[in-house]
Amino acid sequence: MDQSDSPPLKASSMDNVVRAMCYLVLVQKNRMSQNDTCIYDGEDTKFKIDYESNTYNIYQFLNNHPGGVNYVKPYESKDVAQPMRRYDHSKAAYYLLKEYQQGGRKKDEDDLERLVDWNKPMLSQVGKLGTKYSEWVISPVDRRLRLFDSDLLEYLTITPWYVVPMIWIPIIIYLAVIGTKKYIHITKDASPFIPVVLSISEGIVLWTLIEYSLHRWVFHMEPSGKSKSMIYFHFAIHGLHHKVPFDSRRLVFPPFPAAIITFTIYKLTSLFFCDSTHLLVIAGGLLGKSSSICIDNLSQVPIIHT
Ligand code: HEM
Repeated sequence: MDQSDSPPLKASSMDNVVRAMCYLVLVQKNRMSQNDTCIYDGEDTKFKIDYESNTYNIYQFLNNHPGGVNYVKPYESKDVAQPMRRYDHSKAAYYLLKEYQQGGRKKDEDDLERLVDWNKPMLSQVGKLGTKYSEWVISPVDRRLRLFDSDLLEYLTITPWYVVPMIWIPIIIYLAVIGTKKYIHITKDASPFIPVVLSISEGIVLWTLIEYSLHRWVFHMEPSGKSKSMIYFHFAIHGLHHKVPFDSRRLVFPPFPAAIITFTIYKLTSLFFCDSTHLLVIAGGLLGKSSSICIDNLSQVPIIHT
């Protein structure tokens, strides 16, 4: 049988988790690799495709397509069942497709969105998903997410990426200056340039390891569904990125919880680093974190929204 005629491959649940994890990375990678000619610039706000005798308007998704807009462009007004199968799209991709169904998403039995009310704040609802949470959270939708009922709390969780350098760069400079003075004061070193640079680099390496560990063991854990607090925690710190990957207001960690994490790391690392270099290591860690966020966002191309 021709590969293109074969039914969608059934991935194991582990496959789906791994693919969902790669999803955000693919979206970023695709945006970074696109050049101007790749951007969908159709004047119409419709880009219709067919899939299994239903019609979908995927206009608002085109420039977010993790494979790049050029793969999808030739299929305007055509059936995409075969090309989607050919590229072995995940369960998440087919789930996302439902978002764009003409006449609105079908609330059938398989639709996990019927378990929550998108007109209400989401954080208070995720706990009740129980064992369904893990599947729901890696099934993406193309919507804006409201977390809290309170406008103030909601406002505090919305973070455009440029807030990160605005807040953290002055703090990094302050820590680097104070840290250098402290280093000179303690060591009486008259030429501190190399030790200062090495300590800041140490901080960058340390942050890379912490970030990897957080993603590997905390952000991508699978809550069993038995503990509501674990579900709330997972959704608030990372799950929401998988649920609403295109909500650009929620791609970076808000400064307030980031400050709490930074303070905890500061206290913990004070046990391992000597007094003379500790502040410089922290400055390096914050530099690593802030620059990775800025590089990620500055290298994105504009996204067309309807
Ligand atoms: C119309 C024909 C399409 C073609 C030829 C196509 C092609 C591709 C390719 C080549 C990739 C892999 C990107 C990589 O590994 O870097 C990809 C990924 C992806 N595509 Fe498509 N695509 C099509 C339509 C769609 C549609 C309609 C949707 C959903 C609305 C979709 C959602 C995704 C998603 C979510 C991924 C990430 C990987 C995954 O979860 O499967 N694609 N696509």
